[in-house]
Amino acid sequence: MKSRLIATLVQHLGSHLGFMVFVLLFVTGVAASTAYTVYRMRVEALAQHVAIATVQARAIEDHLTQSLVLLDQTVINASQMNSGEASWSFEGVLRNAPALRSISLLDDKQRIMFSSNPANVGIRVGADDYLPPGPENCDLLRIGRPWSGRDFASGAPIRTLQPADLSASGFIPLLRCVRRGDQVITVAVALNPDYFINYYSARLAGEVGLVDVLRYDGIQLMSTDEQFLPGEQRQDERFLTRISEIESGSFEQVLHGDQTVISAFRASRLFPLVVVLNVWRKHALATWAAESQRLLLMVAPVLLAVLVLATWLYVHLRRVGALQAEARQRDRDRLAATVFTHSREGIVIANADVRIVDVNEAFTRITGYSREDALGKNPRLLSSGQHSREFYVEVWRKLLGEGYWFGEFWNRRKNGELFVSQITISAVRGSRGEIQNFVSLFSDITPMKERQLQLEHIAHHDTLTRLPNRALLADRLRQAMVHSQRRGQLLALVFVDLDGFKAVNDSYGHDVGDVLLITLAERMRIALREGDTLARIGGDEFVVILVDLEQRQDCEPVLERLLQAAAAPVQERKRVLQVSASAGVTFYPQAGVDADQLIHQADQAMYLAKQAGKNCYRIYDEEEFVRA
Ligand SMILES: Nc1nc2c(ncn2[C@@H]2O[C@H](COP(=O)(O)OP(=O)(O)OP(=O)(O)O)[C@@H](O)[C@H]2O)c(=O)[nH]1
Repeated sequence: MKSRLIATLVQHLGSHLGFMVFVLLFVTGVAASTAYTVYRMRVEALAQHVAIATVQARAIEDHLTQSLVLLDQTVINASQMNSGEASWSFEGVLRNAPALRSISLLDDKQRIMFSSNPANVGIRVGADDYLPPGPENCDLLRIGRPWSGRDFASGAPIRTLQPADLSASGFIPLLRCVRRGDQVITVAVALNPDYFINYYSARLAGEVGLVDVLRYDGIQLMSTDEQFLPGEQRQDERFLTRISEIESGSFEQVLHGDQTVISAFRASRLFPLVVVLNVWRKHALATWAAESQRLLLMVAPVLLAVLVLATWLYVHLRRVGALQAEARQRDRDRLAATVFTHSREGIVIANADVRIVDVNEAFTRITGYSREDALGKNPRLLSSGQHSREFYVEVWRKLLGEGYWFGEFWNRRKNGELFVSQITISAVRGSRGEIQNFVSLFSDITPMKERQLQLEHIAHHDTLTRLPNRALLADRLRQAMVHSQRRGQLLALVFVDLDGFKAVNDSYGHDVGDVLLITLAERMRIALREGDTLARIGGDEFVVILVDLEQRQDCEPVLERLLQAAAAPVQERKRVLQVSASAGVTFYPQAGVDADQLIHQADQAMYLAKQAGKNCYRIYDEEEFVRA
């Protein structure tokens, strides 16, 4: 059950590598989408805090503007009092304006004439470095640079180049020109920054962020930052350009050397002031960091588990696959061994040096050589000596050129008997193309070959006399004609027809006639020389080919023997049979004469012999024939 499940898994997962690629893609995909989610959460967290900072900046700016509008009104009201009531009235004003430390009237030389703080009288306040710049903006509330000290009497303007750490005390001077009748008087107030800083600190805890208030020109007025330097000129050109161009916006900056903050700013609608609200990015991302950590703690172990499981499965499946492949290979080897052992065909395996390295049982059965007889020997062991050198050269040429040879070999068994084998020899090459083995498969086709020879014999021989028939005669005659032309020798073609054979048949029957035919055929065959051919071409007609004649007369002894053989009596049981033969002879070469014409000529000559009284022969002579 388990192995079937694994087999199915292997089948369905395709290649193991493909499976691992799939798992890696899956893990990468999940990791990528998790990373993207974390990234999106971060972007959203930052965007959310930008929105919060923007809302807070707006609220604080609103508070600041409202406070200053109220202050402006207070200053106008206070300035309408005559100088006699001013001192006590200023005190009353201060009681209702907690953001003010003092309120003073200036003379035309910017020197304090009257003040809620008598110590201020005589102090020169100056009208430079105020925003908006005077004197055309004299009747607006103008914001000065921060001063050190609690009030004009104990303080001094802070120079930009040397901002002072005055977290302990400091104030912001404000000027306002007010018309009283035809007189213009200038009111100066000392604004207490702590009033605002406390308010801002209550709205925005220090670990969340900081609030800065700047003039339009970038001079820092107040801040909830403990490292704040009042009067410092902000150097960030881009920031200064932005706040001078747009009312609100956001950006990122680095504070305290390495702390990134998300800053939202909002410019006052009525006063040359900008509120900058900075949220520590660390704080903005704290929730995101925690959630991301939780998400990663959930996803990472799952991915790790998937990877470990997949790797284990991969290794396991590979091992199972390797075992299965080994088992399949073993099965194949077993099958090959079975085929090798039980094949009905003889198998010879030779190495590259053409030495036998293995043979099967069929080899021993067919050849009679045992495995031990054959090992280490050249397959020439079976050579019969029946084939020419050219034959072997051709075998090797084809084997090395085309990789195989197929054909028939005459071989010799261990007991010396010849046998015909039908054989396929293959050259087995290694990966680099070098020959490693020669494998021969052969079967003993001797019985088949014999049957084939029998059939061929039947097809070419007369069944009664066993002499060559007309077909084989034609073949032999063609060969003899070629041979005679090549050697420049004569051949004689003799047409023999028995005389009076019909009478034998008629008197004693066909069977007796057959016996006579067989006997005379054998006698005539014996009368010939070796190399000559006697064929029966039908009934009592025979044709003889006499080869290798130097001259025409050389055939005469053979012809005589032939006629004598045909005319000799034959004892058949108690009967004596006797016929004779008439023969016609013609010679070759003759110009323009083929085999059929030769037979025709001999036939005609034989006809003349019959006419001449039988039991004789006649040489074909064209003129004589024409005369006859
Ligand atoms: N027994 C036997 N007779 C055959 C065979 N084939 C043909 N014959 C006979 O052989 C005879 C040949 O005829 P002819 O050559 O005219 O007879 P013939 O008596 O020799 O005549 P001439 O040649 O003129 O002397 C015919 O009677 C055929 O029937 C055969 O295979 N066996």
